[in-house]
Amino acid sequence: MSKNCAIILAAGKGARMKAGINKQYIEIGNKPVLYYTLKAFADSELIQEIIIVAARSEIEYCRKEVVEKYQIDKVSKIVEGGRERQDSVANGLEALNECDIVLIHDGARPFVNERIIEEGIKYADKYGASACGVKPKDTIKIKGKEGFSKETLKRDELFCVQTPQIFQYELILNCHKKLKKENISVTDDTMVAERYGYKVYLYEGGYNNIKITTPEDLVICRGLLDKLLT
Ligand SMILES: Nc1ccn([C@@H]2O[C@H](COP(=O)(O)OP(=O)(O)OP(=O)(O)O)[C@@H](O)[C@H]2O)c(=O)n1
Ligand SMILES: C[C@](O)(CO)[C@H](O)COP(=O)(O)O
Repeated sequence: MSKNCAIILAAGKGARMKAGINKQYIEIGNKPVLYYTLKAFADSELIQEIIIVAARSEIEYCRKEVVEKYQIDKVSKIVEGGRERQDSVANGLEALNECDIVLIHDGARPFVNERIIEEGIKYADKYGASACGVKPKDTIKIKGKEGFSKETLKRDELFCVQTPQIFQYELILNCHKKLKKENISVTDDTMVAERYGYKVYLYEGGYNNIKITTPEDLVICRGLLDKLLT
């Protein structure tokens, strides 16, 4: 059986959230957002180890107020994050010792579920790399600099990519090592794999698997919590 590890990213600044505290520690249903994210992976029999990536100043808080308080036993380490998301992912990957499949997930996506985890592992095992997501619900346009619509994209070819993004460990570790030597910014790990020639299999995530990014997302999450987890 393969060893599957999850890297949970929680080292961002949450600038768009404007909450005054890291959005992963905001409470929904009396527990921090990060608790729900970790619990989804900890409860999965397919996951053997979890690494959290946190801001240096929040490592102890994360350990005491989340990992120890809620006894998330599969967490082996809390490692320090980097300036950008890609730096935090690289730190998480380097902290893993033995791993076959790695699931990279935003701490700010608390409603990931077992089906998404299971399918992601299955497809990464088969194709090397996979990522979940959903079809856009809106018409997507390219907006020109002058403010007018330039082009309407074909919606049936578009996909809103979420996390987890799942990879054979050596594949994504080597890609991140190469990325470090280049001065390139990416917003997710599918871009890292694609840059070095790998295809990423895209599969169905969920509209509930939202990322808490701006204040209204928190309102949606509180509503979803009642529906999903009670
Ligand atoms: N240097 C960084 C930046 C982001 N993240 C994590 O990556 C996930 C997705 O990032 P995003 O939602 O953009 O979070 P922030 O970067 O914190 O948000 P913002 O851009 O509004 O500051 C989050 O769980 C965030 O904590 C991280 O671990 N390290
Ligand atoms: C990784 C991600 O969640 C996939 O949708 C997203 O790209 C993160 O983007 P952000 O710019 O850090 O919000």
